[in-house]
Amino acid sequence: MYDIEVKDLSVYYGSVCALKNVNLKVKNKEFLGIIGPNGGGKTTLLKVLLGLVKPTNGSIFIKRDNTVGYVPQFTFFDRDFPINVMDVILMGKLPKKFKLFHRYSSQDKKRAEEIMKKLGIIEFKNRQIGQLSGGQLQKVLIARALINDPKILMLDEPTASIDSKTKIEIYEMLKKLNKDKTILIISHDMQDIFSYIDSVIYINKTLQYYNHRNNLKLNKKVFKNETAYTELKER
Ligand SMILES: Nc1ncnc2c1ncn2[C@@H]1O[C@H](COP(=O)(O)OP(=O)(O)OP(=O)(O)O)[C@@H](O)[C@H]1O
Repeated sequence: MYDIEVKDLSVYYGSVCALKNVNLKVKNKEFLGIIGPNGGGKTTLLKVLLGLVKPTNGSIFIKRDNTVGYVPQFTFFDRDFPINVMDVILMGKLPKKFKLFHRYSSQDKKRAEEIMKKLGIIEFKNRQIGQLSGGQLQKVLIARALINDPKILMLDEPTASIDSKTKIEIYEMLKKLNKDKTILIISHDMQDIFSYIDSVIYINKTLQYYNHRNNLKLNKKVFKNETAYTELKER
């Protein structure tokens, strides 16, 4: 049974084609790496799955009752915003219909604290987000995505501009979460992430490659002239 099924998906932003005829099935508890060149349509794919971008053609299916957590690229996150770690995490609990002065329940706060402990960021609970390192902020954004205990977790380059030790910490953490969650991760760090993922797709408008990581060598033709293949074949 698949958690996600994408059928003949195309997305155009006006005349710009971001995705063309993409077909993809993601199994329950699969850890899927998404790679491809800049502008290849990776973020667009996640945004379509999240319902943030409307497909021009095709359809998507997400298994009923499968809640989704999303960790955006943190370059889109305003670090100067005067808000502390606890409040950023609790934002994941905001109701869909925004209400001013929403009050979080003590249960929500307890859950936020549990996640902070699990991710090793409890000591930053009251710190303003602008005073965190890149890796710490990334963990906070992951905690925010986890507060609703989603069955599917989607992350957009969670380890961009993070040192290699913290990267490994984040991948180890995701691997643990993968025991009961399906994970889709966009990454340019194939070298680091390779031992954690189950499968990989390569997107450059069309889905050019999809395979289990152990079968990469069987499909090298797909990567002709692509730098990603050079990275992958060295595994
Ligand atoms: N809101 C938008 N309006 C117009 N064009 C867009 C919009 N969002 C994305 N695009 C275009 O769609 C294409 C795919 O963009 P997308 O962000 O999905 O790529 P990506 O693979 O995630 O890139 P990167 O690795 O650089 O983050 C690009 O050509 C981009 O310029």
